[in-house]
Amino acid sequence: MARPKIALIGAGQIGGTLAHLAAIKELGDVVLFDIAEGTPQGKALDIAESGPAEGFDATLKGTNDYADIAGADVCIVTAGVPRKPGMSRDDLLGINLKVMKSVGEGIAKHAPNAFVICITNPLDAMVWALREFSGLPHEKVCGMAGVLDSARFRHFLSLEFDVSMRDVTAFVLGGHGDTMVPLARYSTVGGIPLPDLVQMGWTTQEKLDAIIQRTRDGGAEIVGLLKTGSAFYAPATSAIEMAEAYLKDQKRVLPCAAYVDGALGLNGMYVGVPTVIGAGGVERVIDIKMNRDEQAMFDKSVDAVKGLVDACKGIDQSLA
Ligand SMILES: NC(=O)c1ccc[n+]([C@@H]2O[C@H](COP(=O)([O-])OP(=O)(O)OC[C@H]3O[C@@H](n4cnc5c(N)ncnc54)[C@H](O)[C@@H]3O)[C@@H](O)[C@H]2O)c1
Ligand SMILES: O=C(O)C[C@H](O)C(=O)O
Repeated sequence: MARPKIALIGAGQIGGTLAHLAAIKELGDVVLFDIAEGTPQGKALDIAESGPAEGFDATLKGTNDYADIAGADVCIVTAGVPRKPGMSRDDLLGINLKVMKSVGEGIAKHAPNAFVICITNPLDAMVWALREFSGLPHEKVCGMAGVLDSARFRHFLSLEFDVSMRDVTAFVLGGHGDTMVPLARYSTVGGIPLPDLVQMGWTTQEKLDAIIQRTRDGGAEIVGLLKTGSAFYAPATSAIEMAEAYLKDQKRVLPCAAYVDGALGLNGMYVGVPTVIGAGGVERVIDIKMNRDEQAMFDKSVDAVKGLVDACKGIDQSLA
């Protein structure tokens, strides 16, 4: 049976890391696409040359021609611009919206059956725009952010509790911005919800609040340290987890920016929610119940995403 084909649209920091991970994990043959001439070709060759030592079976091709993504099973989109210190993700909206238009058209023409994972920021508005421009089914287009934000939360919690990250679960929902919603009640250590761990005296509410804020600021913390761009190792790993769930029909329960129409009181919009990802794409949006405080935070985040979508419609009349 032929290997799956994975198209990576954008061959920058995340795109290159995605290609390396996809090859090492033997998820399929990789095509790296970018408008920058030489970059995708150079990265594809460099990673392919790591194959003999690593021992993977996968081909890697770099290209500037959308025709080379033809028939891709998965497309992961990182094309666009990252932020620099002092910028918010939302500042990228105007420039990256134009990129989503060309990428959406390229995918629609050459890989209309792919499962598409958008990473480009501001994430929730960009995945919405990418879906509009591509016209693909909603369940086949989603955005990566919740897996990353939850991974950051899990990492910080594992440091606080001095336990393995594998035994920490977390859910961060809402938009991938300053209003994101880390849900303490749905996050656990060894199956014990975080509020119970505070009651047990294993940590304090103040420490938990600080971890939640550090999670919200997780992207900016890395941007501040790197100075020239944003995080790429953890974002790439998070998207690969989603791609693998689709390719292997794993039915993973993962938070992602999915199209929600009916669940969580939402009518037809993209935002971070718990989902099930399998061979059907986003097979299910989990309609979790939130308490009053959680709902208020989620509503605020939803409003922020709606504002960004409205801004997209203002910039590109074809989206209105
Ligand atoms: N969703 C998340 O959780 C998350 C996490 C990290 C970064 N991001 C976002 O991902 C995006 C990419 O980050 P990066 O660090 O890889 O950036 P990068 O600058 O290293 O790479 C972006 C690549 O996109 C290419 N590109 C630009 N316009 C293009 C077009 N029209 N078609 C094809 N390629 C094009 C550039 O040539 C560049 O190689 C940014 O918008 C960043 O904010 C999102
Ligand atoms: O913070 C950024 O600009 C990149 C990304 O959204 C992240 O959370 O790392």
